Amino acid sequence: VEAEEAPEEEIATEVQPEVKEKKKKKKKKVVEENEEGEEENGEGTKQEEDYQKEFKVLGHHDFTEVKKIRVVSGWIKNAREFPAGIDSDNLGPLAEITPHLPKSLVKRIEAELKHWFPVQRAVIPELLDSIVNPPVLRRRDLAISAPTGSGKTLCYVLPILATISNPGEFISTLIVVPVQALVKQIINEIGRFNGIGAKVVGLSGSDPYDKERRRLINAEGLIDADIIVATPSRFMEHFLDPSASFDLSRLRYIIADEADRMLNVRQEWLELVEGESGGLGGATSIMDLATKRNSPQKILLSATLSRDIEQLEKWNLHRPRLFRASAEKAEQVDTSAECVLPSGISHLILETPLKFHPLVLFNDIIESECKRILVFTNHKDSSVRLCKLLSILSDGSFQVEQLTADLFGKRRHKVLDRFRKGTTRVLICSDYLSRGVDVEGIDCVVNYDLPQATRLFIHRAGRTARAGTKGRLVSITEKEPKRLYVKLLKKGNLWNDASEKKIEEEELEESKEKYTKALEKMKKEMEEETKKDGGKEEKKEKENGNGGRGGGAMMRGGSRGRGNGNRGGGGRGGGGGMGQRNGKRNGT
Ligand SMILES: Nc1ncnc2c1ncn2[C@@H]1O[C@H](COP(=O)(O)OP(=O)(O)OP(=O)(O)O)[C@@H](O)[C@H]1O
Repeated sequence: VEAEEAPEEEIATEVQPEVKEKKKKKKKKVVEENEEGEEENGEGTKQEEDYQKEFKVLGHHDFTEVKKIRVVSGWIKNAREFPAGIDSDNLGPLAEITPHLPKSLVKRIEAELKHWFPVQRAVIPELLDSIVNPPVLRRRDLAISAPTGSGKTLCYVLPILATISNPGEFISTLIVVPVQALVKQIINEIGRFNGIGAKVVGLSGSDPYDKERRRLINAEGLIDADIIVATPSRFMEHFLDPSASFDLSRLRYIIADEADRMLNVRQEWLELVEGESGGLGGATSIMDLATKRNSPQKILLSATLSRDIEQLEKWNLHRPRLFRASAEKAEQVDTSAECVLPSGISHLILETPLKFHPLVLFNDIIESECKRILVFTNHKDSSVRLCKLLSILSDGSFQVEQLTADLFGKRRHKVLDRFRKGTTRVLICSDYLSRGVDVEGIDCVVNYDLPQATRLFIHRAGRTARAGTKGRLVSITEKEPKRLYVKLLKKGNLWNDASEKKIEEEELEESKEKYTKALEKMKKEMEEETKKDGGKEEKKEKENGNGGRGGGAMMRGGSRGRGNGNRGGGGRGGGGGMGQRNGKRNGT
């Protein structure tokens, strides 16, 4: 689970100035390997620029300047494009597709939807066509790159359900996603349209292994599921369990939602699944293509799939077809790298001294009319402290909670459910929630810590303004990181007419006293909690009869004490929240 939920590896210092120092030392490597790292440093040295431009042609002695040519694969160049926006001009009537779907499905669709979104109008007919007119040769794999909240999930959910005529016969589909929260969400989305009683089983670790096993295996001891929705590592655990074997010989679809998030995850699961389902190995003749015609079709999706699209080769795609949302304002951008933000997002960049970030978050965002606010931080420690501080400042007038990857199993779902229902108004979270999570009514997303990668910026922002609605995005920053942030957004065509506002210390004078008191209260509460935790640990150690208990408790107390020391060391009253945040970053 850790591997699946570790932060994305991409350009970890894109907007983090304090890590820049370290990065500078590796500058040469960065310039060679990482285009965005180069951008972070502002400019490369003359020598490095020359190094990039000049090549030695075989047979020649001197370096010559050669123009770089970017070679774009045919399938990327020939992408099928559709409008990125969701507005009345590009919605499609249901009758455009429903005549090609089974009646039980049409009933549900008519009850749930009014129109088709652009990505659905482009992709669903293609998939249905390959059901109605099965190709003589093996089906093409698909890659779908469309903005967050544009309705990509239904692009595969509906065709999957359309292919299941006799539920309970065989495993028809494996859907793989990077995080637990998405497993439950996709199962719910399938449930809205599942009028045929297909059995859907989730394997994600949110329930104990045995419980998942009982759902997966029937009374005869055989794996019994039409659709499996899983995280890769949990799927592997079940797959390799010898107590019952998976028959994937009739697997129709392998879906990888948020596929670009899973490039770093070990891909053994894919090899195993393809091996078991007859989809592995390249076709070298027409005969091969004909005999492999029943191999599962792979469908990869993400809002950021078209960044580093060549990376998709790792997925072993067969004659892939790319579906891509087209941006309106893409003139200056390399179209093969372009990703599009939903047009309903209005982005405000707030610049203020670091120590006042929590106060500005409270005064300018939380005290506004926003109903459901999702706040992203980069460290679980700052999530915990910020949650406490905002709860104190709110004085019980609304609920604030925090959700990071170290909350396990059901507790995660419960926190998220309270946010969905509106019981919790402000949810502070890590990037665990930045991808794919669909919560209706989030009207404001806050980058309390700036995202560590452009890709993350896109996914975080996309938790609002979903399905053609409007939403606010607020990024809180300081002067220097802001300069870089703005530059990166403009370069990536992600500026979206953002506005900027500066808040000076004097403007916060009125609320300073309340803020200082809240910080003191938070510090006290945290110290008390530390003491309590220390006591509990010691008691537990005693109960366990652990000989080394004294040392253990000391160690733990010690490490916690260090944490508090850092917070205090952050300076003044305000050190409680922000000192640690700053200190942590500097120490990173
Ligand atoms: N045709 C439609 N009409 C109305 N609502 C729709 C339609 N299609 C999808 N939706 C809703 O839009 C929301 C966003 O859809 P979905 O979660 O599939 O987006 P996505 O493109 O997968 O986003 P992300 O990239 O963030 O995962 C969901 O609540 C979904 O139920």
